[in-house]
Amino acid sequence: MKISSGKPQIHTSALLEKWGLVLIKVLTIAGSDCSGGAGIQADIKTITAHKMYAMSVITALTAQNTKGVSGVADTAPEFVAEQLDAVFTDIFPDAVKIGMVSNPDIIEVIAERLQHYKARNIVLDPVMVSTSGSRLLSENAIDALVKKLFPVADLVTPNIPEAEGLCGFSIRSHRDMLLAAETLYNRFYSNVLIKGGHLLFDAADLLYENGKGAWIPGERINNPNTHGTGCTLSSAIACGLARGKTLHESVCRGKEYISGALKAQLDLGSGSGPLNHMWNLYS
Ligand SMILES: Nc1ncnc2c1ncn2[C@@H]1O[C@H](COP(=O)(O)OP(=O)(O)O)[C@@H](O)[C@H]1O
Ligand SMILES: Cc1ncc(COP(=O)(O)O)c(N)n1
Repeated sequence: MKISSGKPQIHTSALLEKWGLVLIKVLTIAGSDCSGGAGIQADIKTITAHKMYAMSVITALTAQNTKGVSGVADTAPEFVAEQLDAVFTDIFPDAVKIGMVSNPDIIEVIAERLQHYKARNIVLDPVMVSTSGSRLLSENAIDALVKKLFPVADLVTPNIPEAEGLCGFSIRSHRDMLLAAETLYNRFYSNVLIKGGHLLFDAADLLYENGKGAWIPGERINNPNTHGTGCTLSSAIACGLARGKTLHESVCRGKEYISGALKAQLDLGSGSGPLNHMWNLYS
């Protein structure tokens, strides 16, 4: 019997195709949520549910659950760079999602390394404060975030409080959302998706791309468990871009994914619980 050397060759593209898998690789750069609802864990679940290969660069460890964040330990910026080097020099991602980035030094390293490797299809979720009210981005990092990371991103996805902080005015209506999107687009030259989850009426989001707004409609789903919605949506959009879809189509598909995960009603923990990523596992 001939014994082959080197890597086994059974995982051919034909076999992967038979399993419904195509080798699309998506990287998430974010913080870890030990309770599995947000951050890296939500991203990996989302990417896996899209039948893609997930990789992660961890910017911070958080001790948190559905009730709140009790601790944050930032990764050393040099170690963030080392993780990025390990990923990009071996398995080049088709898209990158950026979430919690903690501080200006980590931001600097991420921006520099992504430009160095000419990373493509970058979705930036400018995570500032958790749903439970804890700061996940230091106050002095906002300047670095807009100066260093906005320019490398293909899409920035602020929620209402984040958009209010970045624009300097409050957002209470669809008209305000449009004004905020225009302001951010004109100020930072970035495509933006303003997420409507924090408003009280429907849950429509607004995509402002290349100077034009498009509403992504969404009914409000009666589910108090919204821990990790922003992380999940930005990862799902990155998956669409990785597949070669347009930004608009990727956002629409991302919205479908998040709506499905909210509608599937998982009820874990005693606070704002995680989403149900298993809703489309067998589709
Ligand atoms: N109750 C809800 N019903 C339907 N969609 C929601 C609901 N809450 C949030 N979403 C959607 O989840 C996505 C994330 O939005 P949001 O919760 O505002 O972000 P973040 O997690 O960053 O605060 C958006 O598409 C938003 O419209
Ligand atoms: C590590 C990490 N990243 C992001 C969020 C924001 O998610 P949410 O707004 O649902 O609290 C979080 N809580 N933890």
